Parts: sequence; structure tokens; C-alpha cells
Amino acid sequence: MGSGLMGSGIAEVCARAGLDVLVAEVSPDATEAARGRIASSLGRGVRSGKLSTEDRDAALERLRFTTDLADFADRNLVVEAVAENEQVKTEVFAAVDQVVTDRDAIFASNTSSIPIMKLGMATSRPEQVIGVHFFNPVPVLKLVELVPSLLTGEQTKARAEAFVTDVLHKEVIRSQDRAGFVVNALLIPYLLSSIRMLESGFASAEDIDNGMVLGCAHPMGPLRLTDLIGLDTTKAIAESMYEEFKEPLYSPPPLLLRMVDAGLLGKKSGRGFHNYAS
Ligand SMILES: CC(=O)CC(=O)SCCNC(=O)CCNC(=O)[C@H](O)C(C)(C)COP(=O)(O)OP(=O)(O)OC[C@H]1O[C@@H](n2cnc3c(N)ncnc32)[C@H](O)[C@@H]1OP(=O)(O)O
Ligand SMILES: NC(=O)C1=CN([C@@H]2O[C@H](COP(=O)(O)OP(=O)(O)OC[C@H]3O[C@@H](n4cnc5c(N)ncnc54)[C@H](OP(=O)(O)O)[C@@H]3O)[C@@H](O)[C@H]2O)C=CC1
Repeated sequence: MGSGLMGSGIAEVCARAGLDVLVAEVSPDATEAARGRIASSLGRGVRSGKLSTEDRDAALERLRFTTDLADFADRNLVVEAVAENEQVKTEVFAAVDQVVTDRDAIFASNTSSIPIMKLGMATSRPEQVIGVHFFNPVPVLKLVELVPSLLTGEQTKARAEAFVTDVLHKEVIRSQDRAGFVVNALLIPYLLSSIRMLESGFASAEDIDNGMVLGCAHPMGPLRLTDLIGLDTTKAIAESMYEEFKEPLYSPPPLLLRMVDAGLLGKKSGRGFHNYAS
């Protein structure tokens, strides 16, 4: 459900793993954009020699797209990756609950920060609901955080873990159901600190990023990473973490808020802390 940046990557790795994948989007235009993103990422795999053209074609054949939620009736695993917005997500979980007929089906959320219990309680089967949090870019990064809520069943935990490790061949870490889980609890204050550093005139965006790439061997600096994640998504994650803990380090700085107001969302919009216009 939802095939933006993350949903497209999740659909791609599932199709490459041999699964029959149905991708839901809100409109035909969004569907076309998702199809294009997945095809281009598979093309990249072929160019780098990691994927044969036969495997690429087979993966594309396993992917179907729909804008009609009723098509989800026969699914036994639903992965939600719609925007980081509690209201939108709870509506999606409530709707999926009405449609999916298999009472053993697992409902997973790729949320970065919204407590899983809130999503579980939107359904009639919270024991089937679990956080399965992938990392961006999904075809490249090996980690998945597994986040059961207080009501998630033991079988759901075991089946979700087997899906991640045995089917997708990714690595899991486990987290309690706290906004931000393990990785974002550490990463988001770092990204927000880099924005505050830029905002205060302490250093330029280039120097902040080069500092962490050349001085700490990070693959990309914090401002470029925020551009990759999306400034809107970073703001939404910070807000839900701040709502949970009231910790000032999680509070989104004004520069981030203004850039989101201005539509400067990072790589996906062509401009964020850096420019991506070709
Ligand atoms: C917000 C949340 O809730 C959680 C999160 O996800 S936080 C974000 C976590 N992500 C990160 O921290 C990303 C950090 N950055 C990186 O890992 C790397 O910079 C990067 C993988 C994005 C790009 O790596 P790079 O070395 O600069 O670029 P590049 O050489 O183009 O790519 C390296 C490899 O990854 C592949 N790749 C890069 N981006 C890709 C994509 N979007 N899809 C598929 N493959 C991709 C490339 O094909 C390349 O593969 P080969 O070596 O086989 O050719
Ligand atoms: N960006 C990142 O680096 C990471 C993000 N995440 C999490 O993944 C989730 C998705 O993030 P991301 O992919 O970046 O966001 P995007 O904005 O790229 O994608 C969200 C997608 O969901 C679609 N959508 C919205 N409402 C619905 C709906 N009711 N039914 C179906 N589709 C819907 C949107 O369509 P439209 O645009 O047309 O509204 C959009 O295509 C969030 O929870 C985020 O926190 C997790 C790890 C990393």
C-alpha cells in the first residue's frame, strides 16, 4: 500500500524474491510514477551486473498495480508505506482490515516513527499488526527493524521475521514500540542538529556534509541524507518523536519547517539543502 520512494523499493525487493506482488496507489498517475521508479531501479541492477535481463523481466511480471483496495481481498501479507501521517495510516489500516479475508494475514507498517499500537488499534486484529521498517534505498540497505506492539502475537513476530530473513535475505534488529524505534531515535537528532548548525550560520551545507563524509567515513553527509529521505518525511518523523518524548532534540527546527512550506523537499522535488535539477 503506497508506492512512493519506499513502497516502490519494497515492492521491487519482494518481486525480486519471487513473490506475487500487488501495489496500491491513489491515482493512475501515481501508479505510473511507481512503475517507472521500479523499472528504472531494476534497470540499474542489470547495468551493474547484479541482475540478469531474464530475472528483471520475471520480477516485472510478478508486479501488478491497482487503485482499488478491494483487490487486496486475497493478500496474506500487506505492507503499508503511505506517507508518514498517523491519520492517513490509521485510515489505510482500517480499510485494509475490512477487505482482507485471510484472518491469518499479517499487516505490516513501514512507518519510521508512528507507534505500531496506534495502527493495530485501527483494525479488528491488532495481534496481526507489526512494524517492518525498511531503509532507504531498500534494494541496497540490508536492515529491517521489527517492531511488535504490546498486542502483536508471537506467530506474527515469527512469521514477519522469517519473511525478512528467509525470503528477502535482509537482517533484522528488534525494537520496542517507541516513536522512532532504534535507528531513527539516533539518526533524527543528528540530522536535525546538522540543520540547526546550517541555520545558525556555523558552517556551509557543503562543509557540514564533507565533514561527516571525509572525517567520519559516512557514505553521505547529514544534509544530503535528509534530502534523500525527504524533508517532509524528516519533519513528520521529528514531529511524531517530539509528540511522544517532548525532547527538544527531536523538535524540527524552523529552517526545516520553512523549506517544507516552500516545497523544497530534497532529491524528490529537485531541491533541498542541495540542488538536484539536471
Ligand atoms: C528515514 C527512515 O525511517 C530510515 C531510513 O531509511 S534513514 C536513511 C538510511 N539510508 C542511508 O543512510 C543511506 C546512506 N547512503 C548510502 O548508503 C549511499 O550513499 C547510497 C547507496 C545511497 C548511494 O551510494 P553511492 O556509492 O554514493 O552511489 P552509487 O555508486 O550510485 O551506488 C552504490 C550502489 O548502490 C546501488 N544503488 C544506489 N542507489 C540505488 C537505488 N535507489 N536503488 C537501487 N540501487 C541503488 C547502485 O546501483 C550501486 O550498485 P553497484 O555498486 O553494484 O553499482
Ligand atoms: N523516505 C525514507 O527515507 C523512509 C521512509 N520511511 C517511511 O515509509 C513511508 C513512506 O515514505 P516515502 O516512501 O518516503 O513517502 P512518499 O511520499 O515518497 O510516498 C508515500 C506514497 O503513499 C501514497 N499514498 C498516500 N495515501 C495513500 C493511500 N491512502 N493509499 C495508497 N497510497 C497512498 C502517496 O501518494 P501521493 O503522493 O499521490 O499522495 C505516495 O506515493 C513513511 O511512513 C515513511 O516514514 C521508512 C524508511 C525510510
